Amino acid sequence: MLRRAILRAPRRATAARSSASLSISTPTPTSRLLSTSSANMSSLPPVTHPLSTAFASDSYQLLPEAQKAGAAEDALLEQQIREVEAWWASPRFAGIKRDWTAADVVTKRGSLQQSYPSSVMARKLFNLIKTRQAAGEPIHTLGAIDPAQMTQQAPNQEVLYISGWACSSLLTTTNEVSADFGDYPYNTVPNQVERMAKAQSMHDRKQWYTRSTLTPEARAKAPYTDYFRPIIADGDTGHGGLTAVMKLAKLFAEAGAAAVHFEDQMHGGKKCGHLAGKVIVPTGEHINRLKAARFQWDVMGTENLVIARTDSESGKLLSSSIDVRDHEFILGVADRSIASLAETLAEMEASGASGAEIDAFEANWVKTTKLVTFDEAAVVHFESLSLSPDTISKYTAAVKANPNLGITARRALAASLAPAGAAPVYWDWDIPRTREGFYHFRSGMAAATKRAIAFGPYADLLWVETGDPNVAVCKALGAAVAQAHPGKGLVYNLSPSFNWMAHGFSPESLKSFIWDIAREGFVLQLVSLAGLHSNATITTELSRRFKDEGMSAYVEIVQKREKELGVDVLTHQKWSGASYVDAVLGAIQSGSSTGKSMGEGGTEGQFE
Ligand SMILES: C[C@](O)(C(=O)O)[C@H](CC(=O)O)C(=O)O
Ligand SMILES: [Mg+2]
Repeated sequence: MLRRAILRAPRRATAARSSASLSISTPTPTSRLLSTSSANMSSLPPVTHPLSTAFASDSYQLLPEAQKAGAAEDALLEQQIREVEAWWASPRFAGIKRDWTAADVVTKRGSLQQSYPSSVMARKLFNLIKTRQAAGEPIHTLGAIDPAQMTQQAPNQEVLYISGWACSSLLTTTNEVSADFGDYPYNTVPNQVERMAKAQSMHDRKQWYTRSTLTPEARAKAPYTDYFRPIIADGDTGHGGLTAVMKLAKLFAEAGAAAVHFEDQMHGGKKCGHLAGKVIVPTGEHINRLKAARFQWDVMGTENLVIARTDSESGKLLSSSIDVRDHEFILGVADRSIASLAETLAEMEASGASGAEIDAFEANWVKTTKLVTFDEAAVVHFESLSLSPDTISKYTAAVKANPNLGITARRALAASLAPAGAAPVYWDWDIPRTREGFYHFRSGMAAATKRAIAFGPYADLLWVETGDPNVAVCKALGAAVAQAHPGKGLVYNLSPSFNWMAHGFSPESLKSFIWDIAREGFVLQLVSLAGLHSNATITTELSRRFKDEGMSAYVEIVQKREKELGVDVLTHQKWSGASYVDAVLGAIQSGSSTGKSMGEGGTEGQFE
């Protein structure tokens, strides 16, 4: 039961009031935060906090001591339930399925209602997505690995992508860096998000202050950068069971992520989407992860976006056969003479075979053994019984009409079409199971499209991890998703894992790729590892030439180009906020101008 209800005013109101005294002609901090581009700051609908009624007052409101329990408490609970129901009925959640009630959420909230900036950013992202979807245009961005990249992208890219791969290889919370197996501590990506969100805030404060020092005329002409670009972050597999997913989702919302993507790989078997050997989890298991993230954000009262990613286009192993939705894609053997792979390997080990011999046997077994779906086995079986094409098509039509028929039902259907007394279909999905117990899975766009559609009701956006960049594949996926879930946006990974020089693009089709697939519904597109690659490339160039050409290489490759391009990091002290800090200190203590970091004596004056 509620012990005490605390209703709090949003801090934003105070910020807006105090900033008004600067009489700056740019919008208020709140409207800036919510704007989706610097060019068009006022065209989008304002954000109302979902719990705005609870935040309506300027002061903390406590239930009177005498009314802690009883009617007042019940009334508060009822009021919050009604607010949450109205919130869920808002356009923000159109097309989103929840398998729980408002009471399930409200009773888990506790008495302190908080607001989170990431939810405001989520609303900003949502508005941006809706605007772009309506125009069939993309939001396209480049993964950033640090605050320098964040600030340079902010004027041009409308959202910021934080890659798990990049965190895994560059900055984990244990400082162990290695391949993208999702094996880093689960606060790794949230920490990077927090670092970026704090950097966004710092650079925004710096800009706000700098603009306040200008005359109104100069201010009106000075370019404005929206640093508060919604952050989209990599939640990998959710890093564990459902409680881990919830804690991860909470960390992300607290750290500042507007949207998080969760993929249907198995925690512990996870690999970068473009590596081999991926193990996916049953459809329902991943849906539960998506639900866990949403439930967590419901409890927090936030609107962060759930992005559901499937790796089933290329994931060839499945952790469990429990979900009937996966049955049509599970592979088995239809030849009675084939012995269990796992048992054979165990026998080899017991009889002293070396690891290399076992590996070689296993690799050869998987390569040479014919693995088929139950349906494929059934059709071959029907043909061996000389059943008529009409009878066979009765089977294929029935499973097409009900793709979620479980294997037991498929066996019964096959038996019902065969002549009485005929042998049943021989098909065994256990024979090829791996030593870890995984099932073999017919990966591909059929499975991936089905999973995307199954995840649809629980996700704000859908992401199918593909093996190559292909407009026709995107078109087919976009059409299938649009039919099942009209208006559901798609995400595309414009991954540097693809060799973009090897897919037959003409200069024109390469240039238009992003816009071509945006028309098919891919509203959010990201070059996941752009930050990593651009960093490596410029560093290689500089490092090689610097070795022999010394400072002329530095000036040619970096300093001159910074000046030509107007890179604000050229004067890195100012970029880092030194003048802003001076101004803050100046407000606290007077008469110490000689202590100012940007006063006389610094080297940055050389750039004036
Ligand atoms: C997007 C991704 O999840 C990431 O962590 O950046 C990776 C990277 C990539 O290969 O593009 C992935 O696709 O798994
Ligand atoms: Mg990743």
